[in-house]
Amino acid sequence: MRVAIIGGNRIPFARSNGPYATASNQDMFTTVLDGLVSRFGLQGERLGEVVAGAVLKHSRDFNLVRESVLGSRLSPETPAYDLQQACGTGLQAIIAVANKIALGQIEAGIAGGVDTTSDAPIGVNENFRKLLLEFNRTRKISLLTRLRPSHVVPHLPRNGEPRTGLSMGEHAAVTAARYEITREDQDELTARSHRNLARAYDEGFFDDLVTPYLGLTRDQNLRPDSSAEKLAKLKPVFGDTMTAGNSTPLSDGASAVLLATEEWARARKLPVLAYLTFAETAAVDYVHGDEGLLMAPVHAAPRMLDKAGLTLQDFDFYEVHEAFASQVLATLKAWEKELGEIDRSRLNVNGSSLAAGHPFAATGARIVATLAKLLHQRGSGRGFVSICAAGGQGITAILER
Ligand SMILES: CC(=O)CC(=O)SCCNC(=O)CCNC(=O)[C@H](O)C(C)(C)COP(=O)(O)OP(=O)(O)OC[C@H]1O[C@@H](n2cnc3c(N)ncnc32)[C@H](O)[C@@H]1OP(=O)(O)O
Repeated sequence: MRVAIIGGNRIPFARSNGPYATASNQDMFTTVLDGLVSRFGLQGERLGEVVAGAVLKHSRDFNLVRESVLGSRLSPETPAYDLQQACGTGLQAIIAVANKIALGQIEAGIAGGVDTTSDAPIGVNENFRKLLLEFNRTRKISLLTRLRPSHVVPHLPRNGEPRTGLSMGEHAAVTAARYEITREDQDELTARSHRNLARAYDEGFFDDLVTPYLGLTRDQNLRPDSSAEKLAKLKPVFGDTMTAGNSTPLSDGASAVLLATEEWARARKLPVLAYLTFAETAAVDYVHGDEGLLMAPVHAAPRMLDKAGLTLQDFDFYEVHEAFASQVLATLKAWEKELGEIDRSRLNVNGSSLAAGHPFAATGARIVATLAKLLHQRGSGRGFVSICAAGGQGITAILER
């Protein structure tokens, strides 16, 4: 069964502690689900499944996606589950729904992701938590005498790798140095991302992909005037070359795509933008080896291309998630060494995460919806997707039209 991408919907991405500071993951994901309901006439529709996730999640949100479905205008009989693979979450959710469609297990489903760095879960201090659990078990009032001032120190989520203690940015800086990625190239890639995203908004490309939310109509991080010269003035924050400009900002947002069989789409007179045809996930041993944390797409791509019988040059569009400009450039360098040069003018033609922002789990559906629409506009062709993820993981996929 071919897996058709019918369309996508997202809210503009906001910077951390900006206009979405008081919105929860559930608020935002319910909003994008209802956006799809409005756009594709899904009021009361029982879909086969909704799969999505969030990287940062409160413990009360154990069933975040199902709760979002219950809050939406989809049929309450639509099953849903949470899935999480760091920044690969959105794309992995799309693959999960696509696989069920391909196997004939469901006819249609929604996949996506949501994240808020503003409304991040803050855990209680570990010793305090253990004390509370012991109290819960034993009900001994005397345990309260063990309370210490240090117990009020909260446990904050950290944008870092537990096995190395390094942040994503620090890891990317090691890779940037190893691959000799220059500051100029990073700033040029970043400026291009802002230019492309601004042009796409001006041309109305996102009119049916982005629903205004809480006062935002465009991604808040977007700076059309963000030239390479201006970016060159920023001071490094990770290593010698990575700045707040050529790194993604901490962000809030949500996105989702509707996938279905062609028959399901035809019966409802819905368009098919493109088809999801191949996907591959890889992981690198960044703990013991010297491969960079965010370099797993270097392995996923050749494996996927082998299975598809394609070369890296056989694509009209390349959508490579821009966690950091340096990571995109290092990945391209590694691919091009093994798989040959690509036409870089086909890369992220309508901007990517450096300009749009990167609410971790929401990036996958933003990319897939953008690429599917690009292929639809072109009328034919093939698109390549690559997303790096924390934990040394990476996911690639192919969309065709
Ligand atoms: C998680 C996975 O699984 C895989 C992945 O994707 S890894 C990627 C995960 N993402 C991250 O790690 C996010 C990393 N980013 C950060 O931690 C933070 O955004 C950061 C440390 C890089 C910067 O934080 P910050 O200091 O608060 O940035 P911010 O105050 O916005 O910007 C600093 C300055 O740069 C300027 N600036 C930022 N972007 C700019 C741009 N595009 N053009 C011009 N100037 C810019 C700002 O105006 C600001 O200037 P002033 O100091 O004069 O006000």
